[in-house]
Amino acid sequence: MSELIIETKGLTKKFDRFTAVKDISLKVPKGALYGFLGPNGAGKSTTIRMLLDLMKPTKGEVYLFNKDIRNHRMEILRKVGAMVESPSYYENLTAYENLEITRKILQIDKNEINKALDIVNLSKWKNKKVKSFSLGMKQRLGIAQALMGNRELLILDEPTNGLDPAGVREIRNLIISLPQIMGVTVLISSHILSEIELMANHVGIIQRGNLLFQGTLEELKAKGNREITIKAKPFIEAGNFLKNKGYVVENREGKIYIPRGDINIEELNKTLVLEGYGVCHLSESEKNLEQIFLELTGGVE
Ligand SMILES: Nc1ncnc2c1ncn2[C@@H]1O[C@H](COP(=O)(O)OP(=O)(O)OP(=O)(O)O)[C@@H](O)[C@H]1O
Repeated sequence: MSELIIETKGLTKKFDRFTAVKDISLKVPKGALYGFLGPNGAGKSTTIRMLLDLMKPTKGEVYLFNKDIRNHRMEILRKVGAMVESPSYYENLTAYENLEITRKILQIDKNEINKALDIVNLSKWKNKKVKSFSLGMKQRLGIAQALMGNRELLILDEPTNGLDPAGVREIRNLIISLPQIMGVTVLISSHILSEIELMANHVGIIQRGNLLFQGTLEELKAKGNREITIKAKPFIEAGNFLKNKGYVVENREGKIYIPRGDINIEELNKTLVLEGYGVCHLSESEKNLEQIFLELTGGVE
């Protein structure tokens, strides 16, 4: 396996009796664009806070760059840029001036400001006051701020929250470009499946504090193995008949579903027809990502 930039072991956070994050073992490989996906309240922000040492775990360990954050806090966090919640700015200062403050805190070279503004496509507006910026521009400025100082890992908590579709697309394209142009590893959280699908190459799905899936986007999609869909009359009897013949049958919404496996479809059709069932539809289909997600999470609360 390739080098892991983020690794947690049994990460757990309890708030009194309520467990917000349960025994999570994240694995984020170097260079990945890791989508941390889960509905509101699933535990994403709590996990991210623990990754950044903003919150102490109740149990478990956080390793960034193969080092335990408890023992190497400063050394690690110097390499991590983060945007957690909407960033706040000095609205009466320009974009450049806001980043100048960050630069002074980080004690880094002046040219880092223009470099970051360039990456997020804000150079043209660098001398405009932030109060005139759209929410999307502010988010981009937040990403510029997070990038300053040659970061190797970027953690972005719901960076597209509240943006209009054009803003979402801008931020998405920007984030997709980051591993390529800067060589950073990116962890981005979202509650929107389609967004993660369009951006990420690795996915972790969290619900009620449990990590339900972790792997590449391809591995997640492979869970949607092909199945055979049949509409036959009478529906219930046809399903039972196939079950008795040894097929694995699932009846949903008036249709019979059978895992594709290596079933001979012609044979299956003949079996039904010869028994007198009216087959009005028979097809092969693949579950889409939304169906896989809903199956994994059992439907979002
Ligand atoms: N400081 C806290 N004290 C008590 N409960 C908390 C605290 N912080 C978070 N929680 C609870 O932990 C659960 C997970 O919250 P968290 O903010 O991590 O979820 P999330 O996946 O980031 O969702 P969202 O996108 O809505 O922020 C929620 O039920 C939340 O109410």
